[in-house]
Amino acid sequence: MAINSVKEDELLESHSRKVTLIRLFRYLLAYKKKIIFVLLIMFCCVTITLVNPLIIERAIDVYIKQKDRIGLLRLGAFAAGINIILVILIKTRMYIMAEVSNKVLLTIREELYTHIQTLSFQFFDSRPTGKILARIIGDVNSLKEVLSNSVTTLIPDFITISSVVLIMFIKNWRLAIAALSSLPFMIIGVFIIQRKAHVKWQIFRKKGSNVNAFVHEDISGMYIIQSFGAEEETQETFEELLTEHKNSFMAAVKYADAFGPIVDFCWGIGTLMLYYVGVKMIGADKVPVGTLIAFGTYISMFWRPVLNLSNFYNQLITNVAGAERIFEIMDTKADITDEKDVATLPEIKGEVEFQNVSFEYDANSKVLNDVSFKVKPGETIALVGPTGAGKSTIVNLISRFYDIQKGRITVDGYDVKKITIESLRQQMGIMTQDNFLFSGTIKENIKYGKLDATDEEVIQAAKAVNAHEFIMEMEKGYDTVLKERGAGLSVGQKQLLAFARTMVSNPKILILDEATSSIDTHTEILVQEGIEALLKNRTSFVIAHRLSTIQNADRIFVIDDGIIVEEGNATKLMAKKGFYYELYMAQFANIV
Ligand SMILES: Nc1ncnc2c1ncn2[C@@H]1O[C@H](COP(=O)(O)OP(=O)(O)OP(=O)(O)O)[C@@H](O)[C@H]1O
Repeated sequence: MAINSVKEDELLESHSRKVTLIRLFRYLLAYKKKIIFVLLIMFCCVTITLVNPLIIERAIDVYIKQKDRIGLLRLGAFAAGINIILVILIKTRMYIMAEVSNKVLLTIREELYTHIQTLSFQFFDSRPTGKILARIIGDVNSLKEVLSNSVTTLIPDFITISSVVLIMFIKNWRLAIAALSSLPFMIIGVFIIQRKAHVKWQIFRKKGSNVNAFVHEDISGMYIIQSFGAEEETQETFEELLTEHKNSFMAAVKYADAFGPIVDFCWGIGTLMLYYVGVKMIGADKVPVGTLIAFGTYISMFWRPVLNLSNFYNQLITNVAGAERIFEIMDTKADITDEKDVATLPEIKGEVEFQNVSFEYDANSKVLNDVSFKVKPGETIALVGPTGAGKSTIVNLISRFYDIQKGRITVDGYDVKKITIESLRQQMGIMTQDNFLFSGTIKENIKYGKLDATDEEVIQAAKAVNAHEFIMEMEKGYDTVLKERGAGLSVGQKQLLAFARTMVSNPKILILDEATSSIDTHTEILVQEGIEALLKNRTSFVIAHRLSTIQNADRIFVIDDGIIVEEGNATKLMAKKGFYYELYMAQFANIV
């Protein structure tokens, strides 16, 4: 399922359409009472519609024939009355079904969202965010009509069709056969088309997903696009994807549009046959004019629901592809989950141990190879090494964002696989280079580290990491509303806020991927002091880029190609004149 490009179509396992539909319609069971009520309404509607032709027949063959004006007026009043009721019933039905289908969509969306939150990094590594959004929003929306029409079209139209056929055969079986003679052609036509259409709609959804992913990536990376003047290239890619999307739609709709004409054609042939046989039989087999006219109405009453059903079927084929995509995510197993009956990690001191840990993201490409180390509570470890060496991988494993293939990782002696993920991560503070800030106030963003933190705790945390000063300079202080991702704040300010957020959570183990971006000297000093405050009194792993952090660390792990090649404090490693020395000379010698 690795689909890491916006242009690449997602791979979908083929599912049984029947299973997908049953699963989808099962959501309606939660609204049984409302649906039964709607079906009762539909039953009344069908009855009224079926009675209408009988009224016409009676009007012509009895009242008009006998010139009974009063009788005709009474019949007219009765017809008007039941048809007003029909309108009211239809409105009520539409309202209830809109409510039910929207509630089902809400449930599906909630389930999908909750499930996505449980999925591991591996899932998010494998697909662009835009494609996930396309499923939560677009694909779920596409089910609305299907859900609603399944109740309002499927069942009532079947009832109408069966009743009409029954009435027609009771009234005159020869006329009935004539009227329905074109039905087999329609069944064959629809069967052939639907097979092709389904595949085309699947492709259409995938192409839509590509457009969505591209737009999402494009907008997120607008800064880079504009700074490299790459607008034209991205515009071209966008147009390319749009064209593919449009073409896939045209290919699908070509089949879908054939449904209507096939039904219309068969309807026409049926009507022709009815009147041909009917007119031939008038006189010979004594078919009254009223009956023939009533049959004319019945034939529309037969073919209209058939048209509705074929439209619904078309809609089903169009949108079942959306349902397949939703269920595929729901069926993706959360691979990093709590094992059965695991314990809650008690309050820890912060000892971390790796015992012969080997790890690979993808089969056969080992990233960590037999790594072992033990870190005492309160120690600060700086991880250094060339790019791609495995530094981030080591820290991601401590928080159990991935599971290792070999060895054991323990925290205070507890195997991280044998404790709940929540109790482990609650005692850890993780700060990546992307100091992600949410839209909301500064206070809310800091409280994200500890949801029940008091205002006093928030201020204390901000003060400890040097963030208080710049926050107070802002117009509304801690109540200043931040834009999405903290737009409007400087890089250094974002870092300080992220520090405050971690500080307030007071983790026993801190993981810090130090940012490399250059900031002005004043902020740099604030940030350095902030880091020092953060590191105090907790076990810390820092993917270190600042010389000061490296030199102040209790120990430095030099990582290369998935193994710890050197370990010790800065003085010891410099004296050793090995890997660290080389790295230091290459990176920092000209700074000091
Ligand atoms: N999600 C992933 N899926 C597959 N391979 C990955 C993934 N993340 C990292 N890798 C690979 O694992 C290796 C180690 O990556 P890692 O990010 O741990 O290195 P690093 O030392 O932190 O590098 P840097 O200093 O550049 O951040 C690299 O070869 C990288 O390509």
